[in-house]
Amino acid sequence: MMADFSVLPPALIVDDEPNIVELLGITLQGMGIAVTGAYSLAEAFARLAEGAPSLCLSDLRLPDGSGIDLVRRLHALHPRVPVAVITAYSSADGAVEAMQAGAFDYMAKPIELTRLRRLISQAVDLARLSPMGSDGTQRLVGDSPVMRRLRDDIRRVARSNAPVHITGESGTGKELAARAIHASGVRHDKPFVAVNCGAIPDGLVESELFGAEKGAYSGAVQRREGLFVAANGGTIFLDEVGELPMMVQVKLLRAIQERSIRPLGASREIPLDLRFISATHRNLQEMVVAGSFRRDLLYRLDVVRLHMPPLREHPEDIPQLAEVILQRIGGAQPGVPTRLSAGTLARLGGYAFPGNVRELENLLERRIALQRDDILPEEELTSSGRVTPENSVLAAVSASAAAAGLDTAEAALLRQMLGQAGGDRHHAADLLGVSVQSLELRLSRLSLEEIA
Ligand SMILES: Nc1ncnc2c1ncn2[C@@H]1O[C@H](COP(=O)(O)OP(=O)(O)OP(=O)(O)O)[C@@H](O)[C@H]1O
Repeated sequence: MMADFSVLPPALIVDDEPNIVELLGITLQGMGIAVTGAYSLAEAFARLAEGAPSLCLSDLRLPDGSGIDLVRRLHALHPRVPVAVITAYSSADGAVEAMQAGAFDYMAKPIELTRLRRLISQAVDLARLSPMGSDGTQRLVGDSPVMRRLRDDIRRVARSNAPVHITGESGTGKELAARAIHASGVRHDKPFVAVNCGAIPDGLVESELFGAEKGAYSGAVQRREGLFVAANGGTIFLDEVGELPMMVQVKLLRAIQERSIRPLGASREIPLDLRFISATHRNLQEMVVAGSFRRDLLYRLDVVRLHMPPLREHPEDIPQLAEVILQRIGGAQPGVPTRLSAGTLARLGGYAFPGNVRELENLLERRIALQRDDILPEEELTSSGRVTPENSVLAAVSASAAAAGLDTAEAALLRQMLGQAGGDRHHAADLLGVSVQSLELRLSRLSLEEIA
C-alpha cells in the first residue's frame, strides 16, 4: 500500500556533510516527504525546539557532539518520533548505543539507496503506528503489575528494529512475547519464523539457518532456502540461542553486522532485512565467561532486554490464565468447566510451578483428557513445586495489601474474586467457598457494598 506522506511534518536530516544531507533530502522528497536540514548538533536542537519532525535521520558523528545526544533529546521530547542514525562504515560503531538510547534503527555508510528507502518507509509506518501500536499483546494474559509492565515494554520495543533478547525460565512465555513484539510492530504482516536452535543437529544448523546450494555438502541433494531468507522482511526468533555451535555464532554475528548472508556454496550474498529476537533460559554471561558463547555476539543480540517473570512471582494471574487456557482447550467440549473452584485455585496458588505457564497448561489439559472434575489432587502438585506460604495465592492476592493489614488483604481478595465473577455475588461466593450472606456481611463490614 502506498502511504500518503503529505500530511506529515517535515523530516529532520542532520549531517555535517552537505552532500549527504542532499542525498537523504532528495530521497525523502522523492517519497513525498518534506525535509529540513541541520549541519550540527546545535542546529538540530534548534530545529527540535521549533516542533516535532515526522522522523529524523542523523549522523552519529557531528562536529559539535554525538548524534546519540540528539537521539536522547528527541526521545525525551518526542518519544514517538522515529529516529535512525548513520554510522561510519567499518564497524557500525555506536549503533548498539544509539538503539539503546532510543533510535529505531541504524544505517552504515556508504548509504545504499534501496536500504535507505526501506528505512524511511519503516520510519513513516512507525510514525503512523497508533500510540498503543497495532496491539499484538492480547494473548499475553495476566493483569498483575509485572504482566502489565511487560505488555507496555513489548509495545515500546515493537516500535524499533533493535535486536531484543528475552530471558526467563522455561515455559514463561518467551516465544509468546517474541510473537507479540512482531505482531505489534510495523513488520506484523511479514513472516515470523521461530527457530529452536537447540533442536537442530550441529552439522545441519548452518544450512538450516543460512541455506545451501545444491551439492554444497555431501547430502545437499537440493537447494535449501534457509530460515533467514524465509523470514526476510519480518522477524526471526532464535530460541535457545545459547545452543548454537561456535562456528555458527561467527556467521550469525556477521549476518547481524553486515545485514546479509551467503548460503553454503553460494557465490553471492543475499541482503537481509530482519528483526532479530533471541531467547534463552541459560545465563549467556556465564557462557561468555566459560568461553562457549561469543561476547561480541551477545553484545549484538542483547541490545534491548526483556525478562519474563516465573509464574510463582505473579500467582495472582493464575485464575485468569486458567480460565483462558480452559476456554481454549476445553471450549469445544460441552460440559467442561471453564472456571476452577476457589479450593482448586488456592491449591494451584500454593504451588511453585517450576514449569511455569506451560506446566499449568499441561495440568489443565490432563484434567480435561481424563474428564475429571476440576479438583487437582495433591499428588499432581509434586513436592518439588511446593512453596512457602509467603508466595501462596492468598498472600499473592496482594502482598502489599497484606502488609497494610488483614482488612486490606481481605478487601483485595473480595475485589479480585468479584472481578473474576464479573460482579456476580453468587459466583464470587462460590469461588471463595462461602455463602452469599457471609460474602455480603464481609462486604458491608468493609464498606465495599458498592463494588458488586
Ligand atoms: N502470559 C501468558 N498468557 C497466556 N499464555 C501463556 C502466557 N505465558 C505463557 N503462555 C503459554 O504457555 C506456553 C509456553 O509458552 P512459550 O512457549 O512462549 O514459553 P517459552 O518461555 O518460550 O518456553 P521454552 O523456554 O520452554 O521454549 C505456551 O502455550 C504459551 O501460549
